[in-house]
Parts: sequence; structure tokens; C-alpha cells
Amino acid sequence: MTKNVRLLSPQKTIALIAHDHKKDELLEWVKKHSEVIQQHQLIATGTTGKLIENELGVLVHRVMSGPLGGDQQLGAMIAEGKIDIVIFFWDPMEAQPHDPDVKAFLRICAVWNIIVACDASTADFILTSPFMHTEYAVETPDYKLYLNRNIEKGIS
Ligand SMILES: O=C(CO)COP(=O)(O)O
Repeated sequence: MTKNVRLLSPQKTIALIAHDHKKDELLEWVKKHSEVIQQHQLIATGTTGKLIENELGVLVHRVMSGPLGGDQQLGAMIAEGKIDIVIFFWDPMEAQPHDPDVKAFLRICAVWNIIVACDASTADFILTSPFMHTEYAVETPDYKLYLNRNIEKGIS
């Protein structure tokens, strides 16, 4: 498959999300990286965003809470190329009422080669990367062939 390139600017848009039993862990991580994090645009699901705003005293653009559609809103933004990095501490030990939304969100991240961390160590590696402060070219699949695929008509 041929590739396209999406150029990330030095200032990234970072989506921050955590399930309830992972929120403390995300807040700890955010505190640890507060200096770097504040140099970027932050967006979050509702409750996570409110907690981060209280913790850091910075503005976080907030969408709806996850179970009310927040994951889907962020997924739509990914499809539109509006999010560069996702830090999503999802809970592998508890079923969520909106599990289909979580799965759909992680899928759309893979569709667009989004930089994703689901745990603090991976998130540490991302935040300390020199690419956090420079342009970075993300290769994404070129879906032209898929979009122009031949759809047979007249199936009766
Ligand atoms: O449920 C979530 C992600 O799937 C997170 O939503 P909240 O940040 O509103 O708790």
C-alpha cells in the first residue's frame, strides 16, 4: 500500500483519557510531565479533563464524558486529523458500559497510525521523545485504492 504523510507540528495536540480506576495513575503521570505537557494543546474526555484542569490549572478542551459519547467525539477528531497523540489509560480489569466505543476509538487510532500510549511507561517514552519539540512526519496508509474499490451493483 502506498503511503501518505501527516506532518505534526512542534506543538502537538494530545488527547488524555482515563477510566475511573486509572484516573489517579493518569493524574500522577500528568503531574510528572506537567512542564512538557503544558507546551502542547490538551483535549480530554469530560471527567478526565476536569481533573487535569484542577491538577495543573491549565485549560483543557473537554468533550463529553466517555460513556456519553466522548470517545466517539475524539474518534471523529482523529479521522479529521485533529489529534496527534493519545494517552489513554483504559482499564483492562473492568467492563465499561461503553466498551464498543472504546474498541471503536482504539481501532480508529490504528487506522490513522496515531501515536498511542495505554500505560505510564509507554507514555513516558513518548513525552520524553525529542520529536515532542520538532516537526514529525507520520506515515499513514493511502486509502485511495480502498475508496475507489469496485462495488458490484444489483445484488438481488
Ligand atoms: O470513559 C472514558 C473513556 O472511555 C473516560 O470518560 P471520562 O473522562 O468522562 O471519565
